[in-house]
Amino acid sequence: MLPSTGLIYRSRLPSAMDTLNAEQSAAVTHGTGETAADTRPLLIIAGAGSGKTHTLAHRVAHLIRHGADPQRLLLLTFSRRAAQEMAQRAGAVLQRALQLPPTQAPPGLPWAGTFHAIGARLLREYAPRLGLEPGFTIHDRGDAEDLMGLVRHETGLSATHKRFPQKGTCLGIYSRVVNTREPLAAVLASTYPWCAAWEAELKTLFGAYVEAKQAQNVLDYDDLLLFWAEMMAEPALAAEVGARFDHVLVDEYQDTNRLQAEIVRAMKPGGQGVTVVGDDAQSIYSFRGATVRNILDFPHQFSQSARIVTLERNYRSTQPVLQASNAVIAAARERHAKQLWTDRGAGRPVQLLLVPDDAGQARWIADDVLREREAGLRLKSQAVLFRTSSHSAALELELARRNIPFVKFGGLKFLEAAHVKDVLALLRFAENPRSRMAGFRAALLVPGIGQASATRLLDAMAEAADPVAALQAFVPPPQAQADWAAFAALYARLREPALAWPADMELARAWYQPQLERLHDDAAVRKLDVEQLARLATGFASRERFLTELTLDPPQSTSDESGAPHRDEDYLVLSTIHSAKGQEWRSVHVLNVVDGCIPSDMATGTTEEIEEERRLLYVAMTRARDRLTLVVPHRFYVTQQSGGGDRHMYAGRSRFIAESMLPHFEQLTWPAADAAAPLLAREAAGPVMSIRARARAAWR
Ligand SMILES: Nc1ncnc2c1ncn2[C@@H]1O[C@H](COP(=O)(O)OP(=O)(O)OP(=O)(O)O)[C@@H](O)[C@H]1O
Repeated sequence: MLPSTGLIYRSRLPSAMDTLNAEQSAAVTHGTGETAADTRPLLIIAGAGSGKTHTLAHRVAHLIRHGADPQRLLLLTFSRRAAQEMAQRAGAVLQRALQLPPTQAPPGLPWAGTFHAIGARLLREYAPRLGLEPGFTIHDRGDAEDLMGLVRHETGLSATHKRFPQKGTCLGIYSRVVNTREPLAAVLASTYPWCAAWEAELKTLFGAYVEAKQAQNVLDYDDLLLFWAEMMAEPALAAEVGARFDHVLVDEYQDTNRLQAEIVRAMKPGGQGVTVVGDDAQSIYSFRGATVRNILDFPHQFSQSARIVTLERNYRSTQPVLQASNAVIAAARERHAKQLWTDRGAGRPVQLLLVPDDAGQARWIADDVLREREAGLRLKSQAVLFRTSSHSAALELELARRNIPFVKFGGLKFLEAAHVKDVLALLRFAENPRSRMAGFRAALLVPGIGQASATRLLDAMAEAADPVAALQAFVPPPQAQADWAAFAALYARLREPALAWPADMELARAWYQPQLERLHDDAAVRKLDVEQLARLATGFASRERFLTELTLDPPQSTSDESGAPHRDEDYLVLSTIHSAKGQEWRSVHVLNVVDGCIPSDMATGTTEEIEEERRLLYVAMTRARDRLTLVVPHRFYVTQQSGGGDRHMYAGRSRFIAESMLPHFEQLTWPAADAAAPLLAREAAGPVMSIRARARAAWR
């Protein structure tokens, strides 16, 4: 509370709130002032571009202005970036409302973060009461998969004569069971029917996986939610944690899963102080166990029914963009009723562009992007969105060829690069000597230490009461002696309590550099990544925070052949639709709006999957402010089709753009119909012969 400024606030109130429309204002002020007696939980159904972020930021600021203590305000977001943005926007509103001088920072939001990050924090704090060791490290998906692979091997399942599911599939099943709270058999039946015969073995595997995690004092992503939910199932602890927060606000509620909903309910069973914001029409994460039911069922999940405020006025898009998007989502099966409207002007029609193939698609987009730039639209205000990271390959080549700088979001595996994993493993091993995965990886980096020696080391450490002493006492093979001594010395330094972060990173880097040169021909390029990691490190207060935050919310973007653009340079944005969530651009192109890409041919099994793909297209379309083009290549190239290898596919316009919706689009063909006709006609006739079949037949 900021008591001395109450009067100023009241006089400033109109200008702080006058950017809100009536519904936004109702949501922002719910439970305060005239509605102070209304203790119902609040559900804000916010259509695309209707000011969800705007409203939530104002609500946070408003609550603080009305006496809420920022320390007692829990704000759960989908990504760390979203948490930072929310804190910054709420801060800006407060700054205005309180007329703070620019030099005086508004109060921060110490409890803003993702469910996973907040879970990790609470679990560390409550660890002693939960029978957990507070020094746990967190496995990212890659580590978790590796550990699952190891356990799969140790339990003898990799040697079964019929092919047992791969480690990635096993982890997927495990994760789904945890996040959806469904029994294994149900998950197998609904989502992994081809693995159903392995139910008993999978149970054994998952039991062993859980034991391995516990022995190593590591938690995976799912544990962060699971343990938090388990903690909240203990009424005394739930009451205690719930009482720490006067307000619990959840953003992007449509993409939460059962566990997350359970956590919120357990903290605030009466619903008082709970605000959730979301749009069922934008729910796109069911493959990670999210369930749109959370938002559909929210009104009746607390001891008092929720107040629902619906935001239907879209501030983002022009009339044609909104009409086309509305038409696409109107065909969805189940949703909270709302009809978005905008009073933004008529604007340019939405284009539905037919091109011969993905090379043509890339050429057209590159031309168009440059045309728009000539007309004054910066590259940064333009985005190209796609269903799957690999869909942008042809476009990336074309952009690089023409020297058009771009940044790609959503396809990056920065943390999965071997050299980045090496450095992180070293730091993780220093943080948690029980982490077998990290230890194994780190030990193998020492020249002369192979699998057998590494196993011997890790076994000795696992059995010892003091694993650090066991490492120092380890006798390496003779050829590794000198290098091992250097490694053991490094390890001892990394464990020194007085070492001040990020000195650890510098020590690790200095030791790793010669290993990098020894292990990789392209060490010079990889070194840049390690430097990038070191730069990132400086932004964190401690090694533990760095490892936790980086694991929970890895960096999302990369740039490709065109060279890394500097922050102040202009660049085109390429993004998967999933990573485009919550963002907006003046001009948006959506690639491959064809059946097989969207809906993806990997997701056409069930009605739910198809519905989610429809929402994905809707999310993509509603990112556009002024201009939207959906590109339909008649033929496109696909990579790594299971069993089929790389090949060309012929496809039709996505089923989500039904005949009846065509009046909402301007249909174009490129190259102009005359030029394209011979090509299209040739292709429409299909292949005359199959070269591949002939090649196979030659060996029969
Ligand atoms: N009351 C308002 N007056 C003027 N502009 C507004 C208002 N509310 C929101 N906007 C603007 O509308 C745009 C969309 O807002 P915001 O990003 O908060 O929407 P959103 O609901 O989070 O969108 P989505 O769910 O589609 O990602 C932004 O440019 C924002 O500044």
